[in-house]
Amino acid sequence: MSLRGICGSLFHFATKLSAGAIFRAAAIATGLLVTPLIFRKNLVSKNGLPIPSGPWLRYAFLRKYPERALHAWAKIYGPLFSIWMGNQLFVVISDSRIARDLLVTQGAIFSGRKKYFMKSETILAERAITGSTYNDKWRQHRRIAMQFLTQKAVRDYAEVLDYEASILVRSLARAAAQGTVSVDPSSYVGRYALNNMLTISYGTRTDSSSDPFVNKAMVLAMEFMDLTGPWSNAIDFVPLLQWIPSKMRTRGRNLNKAMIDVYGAMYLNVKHRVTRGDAVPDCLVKTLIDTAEKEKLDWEDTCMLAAAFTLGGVHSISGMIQWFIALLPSHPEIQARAHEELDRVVGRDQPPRAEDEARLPYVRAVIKELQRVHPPFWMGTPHYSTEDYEYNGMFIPKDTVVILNCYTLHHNEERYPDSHTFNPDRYMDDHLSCAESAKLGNPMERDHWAFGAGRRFCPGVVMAEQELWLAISRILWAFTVHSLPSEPISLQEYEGRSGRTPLPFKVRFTPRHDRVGKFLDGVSEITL
Ligand code: HEM
Repeated sequence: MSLRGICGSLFHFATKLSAGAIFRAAAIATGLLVTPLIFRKNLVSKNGLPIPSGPWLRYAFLRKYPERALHAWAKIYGPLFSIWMGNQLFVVISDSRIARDLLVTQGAIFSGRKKYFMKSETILAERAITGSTYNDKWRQHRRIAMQFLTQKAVRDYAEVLDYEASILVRSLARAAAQGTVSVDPSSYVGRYALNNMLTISYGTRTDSSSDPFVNKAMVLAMEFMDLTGPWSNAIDFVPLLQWIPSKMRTRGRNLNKAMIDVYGAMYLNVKHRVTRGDAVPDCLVKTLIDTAEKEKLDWEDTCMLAAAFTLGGVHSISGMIQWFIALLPSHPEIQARAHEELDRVVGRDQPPRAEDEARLPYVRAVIKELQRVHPPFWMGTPHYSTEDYEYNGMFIPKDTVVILNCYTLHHNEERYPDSHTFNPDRYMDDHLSCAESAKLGNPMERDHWAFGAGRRFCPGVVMAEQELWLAISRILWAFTVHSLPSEPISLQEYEGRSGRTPLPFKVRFTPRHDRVGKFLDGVSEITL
């Protein structure tokens, strides 16, 4: 029968039906069309195994503080559950043994990254290491970057890191004017983290917290953290929205352009200095200039690879130091114990240095507890499965986003008794670095999961630990930190969707002794 004939018959049939029957038919048709958009789909493997259970509804995004929803769901559906976000299946890991079994042991299957519309496709153009899928480009870029992040490389940068930590303490001391002025520490710790990354990436630094570049870089980093949460954007999970002009899409495109403009200009500036014959310190960009042709890196590759450390290592480090400062006023007993240890072990004439770490177990323990209670990422960076996999009677299909639920992992009462209390004592006998701890065979003995797991484990971990050590031990050596009675500091609320920083706050930094001033008098800003 022709199409015209079929339509004619349907019309004839419809005219014979009552209005009620037409309404019922329309309701059933709408239901059939809409149900798959609203309710979860239960997939099964070829062996008949179901996907992990989870909430019945599909979501387009999760509300603010999504870790709270994940924690509640983990209690209902267990340590491996699933959620549908639009047309994307997520599997959430809330148990350390499962994290090891899937992300580490089965790393060949669970080390991909989803091509998120906002983060990977629009902003990072599938680059900057973190935005690459598990492929040869990712291997190549990670290999090039690792030259600057190994234990030896970090040792080679020891003087730079030490210097920037002194500058951080100096700028906080100046702003605080002997504890008489209250200070918002964000721009100072932001510059500390930024200068470290600028030095290893571009061989340069900013010489003042009011340098407009500090603000520009922090704004770019914050915008990145705000647009790239694992489930903050409906546009990532509803493909139709990706074709419609929207504020979100424009923000993503603008950020990509701003990053290429800012980091591309810095790349070209280094290239210009090298060509002119200036003495440019060894840095990632210098290596890229030498090897771009041999490694067949295109313009976007070089810009994004050069920006990878600034993207990964500024907001995270600066956020964690801000959390540290924010919690000090409400933990005077921790300040007092750390001060006692520092006075006893390193004394007051000189601040603690990198090599003093092993002799200061309490300060080390404070930092590990900080990483457990206030990591910048409650959900790490999502992994992605590249093959079907069956695990403990459950099916994890290819192309599933896999989330490491650090909030629940870090509040496991069996591993961390009284887990909601900030208690450095739980790490007093932990003598391993975070990088060493991540290699432990028994995942229940691991310190925490703040740096991720498996083949995507944070490549900047050694650098990060060194930066945190120098900044935090030196702030403790130099100051007692108080809050203002009229401005309580929240340790629960935060800004950012993928990387968390505390809400803006102010504290008073009071120098602990007169040697602080004496030491800082010997530290001066240098311009590279
Ligand atoms: C406190 C500081 C930091 C924390 C908590 C942190 C945490 C993380 C986490 C959770 C991941 C994802 C791991 C995974 O997928 O399993 C990651 C990836 C990454 N981090 Fe860090 N990070 C920090 C500092 C740094 C620094 C200083 C750098 C650079 C020098 C850096 C560079 C990177 C890069 C390039 C990736 C992407 C790795 C990949 O996809 O293969 N991070 N980081």
